[in-house]
Amino acid sequence: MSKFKRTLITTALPYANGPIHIGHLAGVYVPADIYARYLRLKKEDVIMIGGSDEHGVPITIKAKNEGVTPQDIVDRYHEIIKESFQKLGISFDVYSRTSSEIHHETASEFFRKLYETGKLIEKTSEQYFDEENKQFLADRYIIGTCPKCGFEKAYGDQCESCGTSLSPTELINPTSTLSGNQPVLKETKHWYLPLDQYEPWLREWILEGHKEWKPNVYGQVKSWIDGGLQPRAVTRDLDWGVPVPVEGTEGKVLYVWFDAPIGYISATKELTPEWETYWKDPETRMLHFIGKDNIVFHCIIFPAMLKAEGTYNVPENVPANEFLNLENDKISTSRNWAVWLHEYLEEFPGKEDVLKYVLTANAPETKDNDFTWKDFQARNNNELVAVLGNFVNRALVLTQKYYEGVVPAAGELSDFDKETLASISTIKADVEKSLDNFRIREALKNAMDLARLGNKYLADEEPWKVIKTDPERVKTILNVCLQVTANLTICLEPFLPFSMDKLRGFLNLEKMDWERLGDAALLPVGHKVNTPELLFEKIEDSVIETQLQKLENTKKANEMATAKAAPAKENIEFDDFAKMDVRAGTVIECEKVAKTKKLLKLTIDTGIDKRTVVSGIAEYYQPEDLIGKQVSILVNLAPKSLKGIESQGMILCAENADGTLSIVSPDKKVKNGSEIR
Ligand SMILES: Nc1ncnc2c1ncn2[C@@H]1O[C@H](COP(=O)(O)OP(=O)(O)OP(=O)(O)O)[C@@H](O)[C@H]1O
Ligand SMILES: [Zn+2]
Repeated sequence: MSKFKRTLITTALPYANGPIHIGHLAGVYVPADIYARYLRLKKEDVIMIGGSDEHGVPITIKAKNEGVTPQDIVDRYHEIIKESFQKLGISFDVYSRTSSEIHHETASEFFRKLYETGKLIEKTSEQYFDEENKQFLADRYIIGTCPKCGFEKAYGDQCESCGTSLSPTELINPTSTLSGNQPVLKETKHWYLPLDQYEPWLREWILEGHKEWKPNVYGQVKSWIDGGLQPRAVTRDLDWGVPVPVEGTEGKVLYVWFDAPIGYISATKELTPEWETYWKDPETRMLHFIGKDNIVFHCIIFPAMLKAEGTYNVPENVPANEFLNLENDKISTSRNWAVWLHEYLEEFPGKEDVLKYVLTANAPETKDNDFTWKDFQARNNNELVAVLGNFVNRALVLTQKYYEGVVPAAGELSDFDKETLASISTIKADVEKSLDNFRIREALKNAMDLARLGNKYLADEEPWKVIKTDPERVKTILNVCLQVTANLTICLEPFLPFSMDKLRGFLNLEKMDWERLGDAALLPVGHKVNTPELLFEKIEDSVIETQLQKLENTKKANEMATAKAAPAKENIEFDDFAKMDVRAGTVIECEKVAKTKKLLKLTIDTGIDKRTVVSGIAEYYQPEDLIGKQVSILVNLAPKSLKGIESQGMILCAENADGTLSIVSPDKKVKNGSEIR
């Protein structure tokens, strides 16, 4: 790493059509933040770049559905995203957006350079066109059957089922998502980046030159290259995006995946006048933090663009992660199957670090992984509270109790004392090795080993017992504990910045550089520490139950949204129908049937008589709300005994897909006994 003087960290630009969820965090922003904080603590020159990706078809579709402008959509989500990142403490040096002027200029200039130096191919081809909407159908404006896997709702740019990247003309049975019509083919001109020409260079640069990249990244790149690269269109017939900066191209914009990564450059420009040093000096190391679905764009397409431009660096590493799932199901913005960051921040105030901790401890680094609320609770209670919190709390409380908060002098150190203090440096080396290899999850485990070490030391030494027999020895024990505690504030700083800030407050200690980690005398004898508060709090079962219930509700809502009506039954004659005697009647009495959850006992004035009906609607109606209500009742249904009550008829209800019931009432009040047919 010594050949580099500085590091440029980019983080995938989140798409501004929804808020941030835990998948985004675990895949990209939490690991990038930890790594950036670590380098800063090492006093390295590092910047971390972020911003919202605000172009592309999903945004225009969402805007159309809501009857607002695309700008309204991106303004809304950019604010939510930016604010939630800031509250979680994701330490971007700049968080920009691709609808900004500086980005439009930068992206246009980049395209123009490729265009003017002959790096793009101009090609007229037939593309699908929606005649009703007078629009070419790029990307998500068109769906059809995937030629690779047969999934029926593949988009014009990608099949979300098998992940294959597609062009609209490859789809089988293409349909316009605007009108639902079959589109027609029409000629249009576009510019293509001839990726095939970059194949030998990509092979050499990545397959030969970067065997150290994570196996999931290397493997995906290899299979793309081995599959053969094709020229890729970098423009689209759309009106939302960066206009193509060439005369006579009205109605065309840059493809969102062409302009989005240039957003990293624009954001750097926004941050510093020295942006070119970060992008072009060979002594800068560029790292792209992304999730697995972005690998092809960051390892093949964007590097080919940078190479074509000619003056930029290409990434030194792309530590992409696999995907995080939620409670055994794929996280999805459209299905609302997610833990949303802005909601978490409101529901778990002061627990920013807990979320980061759990997402890191369980990060999908080498394979997809699952977030569960039970695991969240267990890691908080068993690790943060029981190990880290418990250790520092006992060390500080005992120091208050025995020495009024003044750091005692250590006497002669035992072998165990020396070993314990020496382990700090070993742990430091472990954390460094893991972080330097982007094994962030292992690095957190290494760092937590220091808290485990302290906890074990305290449990073995038992100063609360020794104080009765050898009070001098207790001074040494607590000095060692306090030195370990002080070292924790450095070791865990990249992972748990808010908590370490708090801990430094308890210790009355300034923030220290990474270099100091391992020093067994961070706290001088005589230094005064403060009375501690709890560093972490236990999370109760009821809190977890609430979250699980929320997900359960989402599941129900989704089932409702996707439920299809049952197919029609066989035809019947009117005479068959006429056998049913349905009347309008009014509820005059109503009560719950004792010892049942679902049953209500109703007395109904049917116009013919007053009769008793037992109905399974207790979960959906309160007895008092039904009195006086007019209902439809099947009066000639054979009586039946339910829980010892004879039910004389049936109240008609509509049943929702999720099983909830809704009473069918006459639209206007009618005379009781009126026939319903
Ligand atoms: N479940 C996940 N696990 C890990 N990384 C993810 C996950 N979902 C998204 N990411 C990553 O987060 C970054 C930003 O995501 P982006 O805004 O492109 O959303 P997306 O992939 O369309 O997700 P969604 O469809 O859930 O909104 C990308 O690098 C993406 O790979
Ligand atoms: Zn497919």
